[in-house]
Amino acid sequence: MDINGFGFYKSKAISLDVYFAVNHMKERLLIMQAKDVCRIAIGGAGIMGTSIAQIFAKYGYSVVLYDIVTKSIENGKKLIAINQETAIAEGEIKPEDSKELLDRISFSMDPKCFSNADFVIEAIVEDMKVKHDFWFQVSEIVPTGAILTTNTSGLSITEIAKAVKKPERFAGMHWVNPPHIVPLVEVICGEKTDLAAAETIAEVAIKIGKKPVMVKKDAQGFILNRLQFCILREAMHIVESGIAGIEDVDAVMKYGLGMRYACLGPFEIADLGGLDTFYSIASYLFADLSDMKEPPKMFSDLIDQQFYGTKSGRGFYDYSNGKAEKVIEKRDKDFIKIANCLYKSTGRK
Ligand SMILES: NC(=O)c1ccc[n+]([C@@H]2O[C@H](COP(=O)([O-])OP(=O)(O)OC[C@H]3O[C@@H](n4cnc5c(N)ncnc54)[C@H](O)[C@@H]3O)[C@@H](O)[C@H]2O)c1
Repeated sequence: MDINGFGFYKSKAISLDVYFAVNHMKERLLIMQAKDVCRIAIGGAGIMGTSIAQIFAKYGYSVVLYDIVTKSIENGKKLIAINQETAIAEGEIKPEDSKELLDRISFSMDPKCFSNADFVIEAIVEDMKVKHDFWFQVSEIVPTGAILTTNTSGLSITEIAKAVKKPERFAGMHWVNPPHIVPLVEVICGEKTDLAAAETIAEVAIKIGKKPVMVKKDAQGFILNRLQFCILREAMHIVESGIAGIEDVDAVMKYGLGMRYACLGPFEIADLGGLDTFYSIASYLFADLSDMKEPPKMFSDLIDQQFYGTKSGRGFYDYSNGKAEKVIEKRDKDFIKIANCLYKSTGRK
């Protein structure tokens, strides 16, 4: 075992009283530390992969984006160009720095691009079989101590890890769309994840200006998607029950709850609102809320017609004829304003 290797934990000096500990370490995989992470390899040049690539490149990391579909690589380049134009227009980055950022990102369709990666992020389709095939191949190619992460939205980390060689270096690293702007990253350990790997992931996230949270249990959906899908389920229930239309539901989130949630969590909001009042409301309202176990018809109808949202030109709303690009641009501009206002200028924790 090469304990002097680049980026690995250094072995402790051997003495009799640490004999067993050292022996144990010989068995233990040496896991890369955050300070030694330089080369990032991302699987999947889609919505998330391209955005994650930009935040790493912004902080000086070299990034390779790997995909198996030529069109995805072309679309990925287009998405990055849109994001960078917006960032320049908003004064977030100087044109010359944006150019340098772009120079740090390369694209590849050759899995060998993972062979010198320090840190891998898998952001391919949300399908266990596809993820297993990916990890089976890639975890054989990467250097032994590399950190391996999946951006799954909520599949079991332990289950994905079954295809990973040396799963102690593998964990969930769940980003929020668009990752180059939104600060949260959830770090999720699977049953076999070494805590040292989770710590490296959290430290790397901090180094690129993110706010990592540790998810204590590998529960489906982690924290963010359990909350998000609770809201989406109720939003669709409200529309299907005729209580309100989709524009009004979106308006309630944007102009009411969304503004609160940019500053406060649900527990903080309840404390500020008064727990006696919130308890009374919970007592009559919980029973009336949706507890449906399957995606509702209004959702499956869209899927049947291959209406997947901005990426296909139609979702709950219409995004044809260049509307998708405008929506993405507006979202990025709005998010940059919020991020600057709440996190950058005030240094808010
Ligand atoms: N979109 C979101 O809001 C969001 C947020 C958080 C997490 N995620 C998760 O991130 C992952 C990616 O989501 P996305 O929205 O970027 O999807 P996407 O459809 O935009 O991109 C997926 C990309 O993966 C590529 N791909 C498929 N199989 C591959 C393989 N074997 N090797 C390499 N590339 C492959 C596809 O060609 C495509 O470019 C999913 O697990 C998703 O659940 C998505």
